Amino acid sequence: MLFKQQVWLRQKLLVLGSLAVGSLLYLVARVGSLDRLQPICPIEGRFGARGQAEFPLRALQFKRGLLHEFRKGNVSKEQVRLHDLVQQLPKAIIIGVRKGGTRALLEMLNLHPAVVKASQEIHFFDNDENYAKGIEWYRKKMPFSYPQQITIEKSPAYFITEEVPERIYKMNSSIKLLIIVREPTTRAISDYTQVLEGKEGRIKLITSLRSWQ
Ligand SMILES: Nc1ncnc2c1ncn2[C@@H]1O[C@H](COP(=O)(O)OS(=O)(=O)O)[C@@H](OP(=O)(O)O)[C@H]1O
Repeated sequence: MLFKQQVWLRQKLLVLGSLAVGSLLYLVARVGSLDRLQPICPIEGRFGARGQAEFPLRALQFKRGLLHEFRKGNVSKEQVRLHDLVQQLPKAIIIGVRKGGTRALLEMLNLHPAVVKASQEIHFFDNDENYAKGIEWYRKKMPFSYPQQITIEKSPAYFITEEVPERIYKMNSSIKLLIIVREPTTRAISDYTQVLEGKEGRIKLITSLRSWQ
């Protein structure tokens, strides 16, 4: 009887032991795979010792929340500045091509915690009127970011405007210019459709305004 109980106990211990070892192996494997999911270009290196404590995700979420409140008018510019947030000139610009998927590229780059996008096309370098407003005007159009982050903007018109290369070079001769291309026929059709849609929209607006007179 005693012998039977001992065997039963040993079997139970064996099952529990293998369960514990199995769970341990699973945890080790999972932590290993999480390690491999780290970004290819880890941002910690860019942020130095202080940044390491703040980054990546929690500080980023906090910053996005802060900026959201700032846009709603619930937080002052001074409070934003208190958190070391600044408006920086871009270190990379998506210059084109139009209808090549520039928006998609910008959004994808913006997923990286070290990148902050300007949400609108600024048209600073291709539009003489905007360019005449000066570099400070351009900087003020940029989103708030941490000094170690990279600001990025996109204006596909930069690719087809003659004055642009010289103007960008004057601002920063080592800036990264990004270009995305698309199968030419599909791109041209897409571009043509957009222009036509815009023109038709404008004609409809003018006709309806005239009918008011
Ligand atoms: N990943 C990927 N691959 C291929 N094509 C893509 C991709 N992402 C976006 N798109 C298509 O790109 C078109 C929009 O391009 P842009 O964002 O550059 O447009 S714009 O110039 O800023 O108006 C738009 O094309 P159309 O659908 O022909 O309008 C998008 O569908």
